[in-house]
Parts: sequence; structure tokens; C-alpha cells
Amino acid sequence: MSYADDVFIKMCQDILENGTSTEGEKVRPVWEDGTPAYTIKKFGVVNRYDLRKEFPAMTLRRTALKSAMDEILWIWQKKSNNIHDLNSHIWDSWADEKGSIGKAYGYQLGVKHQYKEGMMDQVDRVIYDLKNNPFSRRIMTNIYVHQDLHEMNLYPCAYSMTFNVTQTPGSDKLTLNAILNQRSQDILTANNWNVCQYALLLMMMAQVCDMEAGELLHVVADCHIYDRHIPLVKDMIQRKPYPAPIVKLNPEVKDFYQFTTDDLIVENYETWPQIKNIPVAI
Ligand SMILES: Nc1nc(=O)c2c([nH]1)NC[C@@H]1CN(c3ccc(C(=O)N[C@@H](CCC(=O)O)C(=O)O)cc3)CN21
Ligand SMILES: O=c1ccn([C@H]2C[C@H](O)[C@@H](COP(=O)(O)O)O2)c(=O)[nH]1
Repeated sequence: MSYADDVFIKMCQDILENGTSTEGEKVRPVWEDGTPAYTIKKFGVVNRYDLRKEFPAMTLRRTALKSAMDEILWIWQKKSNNIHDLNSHIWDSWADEKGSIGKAYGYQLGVKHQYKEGMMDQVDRVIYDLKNNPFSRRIMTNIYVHQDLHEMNLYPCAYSMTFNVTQTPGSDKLTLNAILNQRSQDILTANNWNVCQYALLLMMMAQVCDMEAGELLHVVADCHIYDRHIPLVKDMIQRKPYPAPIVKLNPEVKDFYQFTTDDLIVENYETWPQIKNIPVAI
């Protein structure tokens, strides 16, 4: 079975059995009809995926890998905060009449900062360090920028990536690992979506820096299942997982800014039927 399915099933079982309900609390999100969107949650969930073993796509329902890659390219490569630069409609509910989601995600990654080597944005800084100073323990991004929070329609959920390089005995390439820090996670809508998109980001970074992608650690502070998702999740985790798919990138691409979703190669992705019309809390 896909390792990601195993992690997902255990995480959901733990939350359903041992999590706490937010019912009665003053909560921010609502359903489309205005009803408060409560959750069952667990504080502090840490999952670890080894990309050298297999790609962490779940098979209990299909993760839209191309759309997930498109969103990560929107944020990290196009550094855009406008939904017109995104090929899906997943951000429509949080955009203003011009299509902007405010000073969130891609906007923050596009801001240039002064470094000793000159002006760079956070993405170029990561690439610069990985190429010039790979063993640095200071290679990280952070888009949770307090001075701009009042101009964001939704505060960043996945807000920091810390890259860390290790030497693997017997391997001629360095190994690139990363920690994704996330303050809030909607498990059914976006857990595997987020895991797969940051796994792809790690693979892209490793490829353009001539490294091998290693481990991705996903650290989640508030890990939750929304009330209207509970029956869907219960049903999903009864399913018997398939093996993980083979996921590769076009090896010809050597420049991070040249990747497109056409460079994503997915083989043998056998999944259970999609759960249609999952409601997303706004
Ligand atoms: N409550 C909530 N949960 C989230 O996961 C979430 C938000 N809000 N707000 C901002 C973004 C939007 N996100 C989303 C929203 C929808 C899908 C979604 O419907 N995905 C479809 C495929 C979409 C496609 O292929 O275009 C899926 O089946 O996974 C994914 C991420 C993640 N984020
Ligand atoms: O990439 C993402 C973006 C958003 N989410 C979820 C997590 C929460 O359910 C909501 C945001 O609500 P807050 O009240 O701001 O925490 O969106 C996600 O899982 N992944």
C-alpha cells in the first residue's frame, strides 16, 4: 500500500478517537450557508515521508497532482497572488474583485530583501544557498509576515520551509531534505494535496541543485477534520489502499523557473473513486 495512505489512515483514526471538538468555541470559518464550521482536531501532528522510497500520493482518493503542482508553481515560481495566474479555481472564494488574495503566499515570496550578496527574494535565496553554501543551517523561507497580515484575505497555512542537506554514505549526490511547517490543516481537502505539492517542490529544488530528494517532514500545529467531512473521512479510511504511483520530473529541466506542469510524469496511479463535491469551509 502507499505509505501516504498508511500515514493518513492512522492520523485520521487518531483524530477521530482522541481528538477534541471545537463545537461551542468562537470559530472563524463558516460553511457556504453561513453555519459555523467546527472541527475535531489534534494539536501537533508530525508526519515523515522518505521520497527516496516512494512518492507520498494517497490512493484512497485521487490527489490532483497536476493542479497541486500548478498551485506550488503559482506561489514559488510565478510568485503571484492573483487567481488569474492559477489554472484551477481553488482560491476563488478568497480573492477580491481583481483576483488578488492580498499580500499572501506568492506575494511574500516575491518580495526582495537585502543580503550581503545583494537583493534577492526568499526563493532565490534558497537556491543561492543550496548552490553556494549547501551545508548552511540557515536555509529557510517564512511567509507569515506580521506587518502584512491585515492585507491578507486568508493568513498563510503552510508558512515555512526549512531546507537541510545531508551526505549519504555511498551516494555521489547530496541529499536535500525539508521541513514544512503548517499552522492549520484541513485534512480532507488539503492534507495529501499539501504533502504532494511540497514533495514536488523538494524534488524540483533537488534537481536544479544536482541533489537527490530525501525526507519531507510535515509539522502541523492544528490538524483538523471539519464536521461535515467526518462521514466522508470515515468512509474513505475503510478503503484498501493501492501501491503508491511512480512520480518523476522531466530530468532535462535544470532551472527552477523553467518547470511547468508538463514536466510532471505520473505512472501507475491507481486510486479509489474521487469523493465528489467535498464542501470547503470558507
Ligand atoms: N477550509 C479550507 N481548506 C483548505 O484546504 C483551503 C482553504 N480553506 N482555503 C485556501 C486553500 C484552498 N485549498 C484548496 C481548495 C480546494 C481544493 C480542491 O478542491 N481540490 C480538488 C481538485 C481541484 C482541481 O483539480 O482543480 C481535489 O479533488 O483535491 C484543494 C485545495 C486549500 N486551502
Ligand atoms: O494550503 C492550505 C491552505 C489552507 N488550509 C486550511 C486550513 C484551515 O482549515 C483553513 C484556514 O483557516 P484558518 O482559520 O486560517 O486556520 O484552510 C489547508 O489545510 N492547506
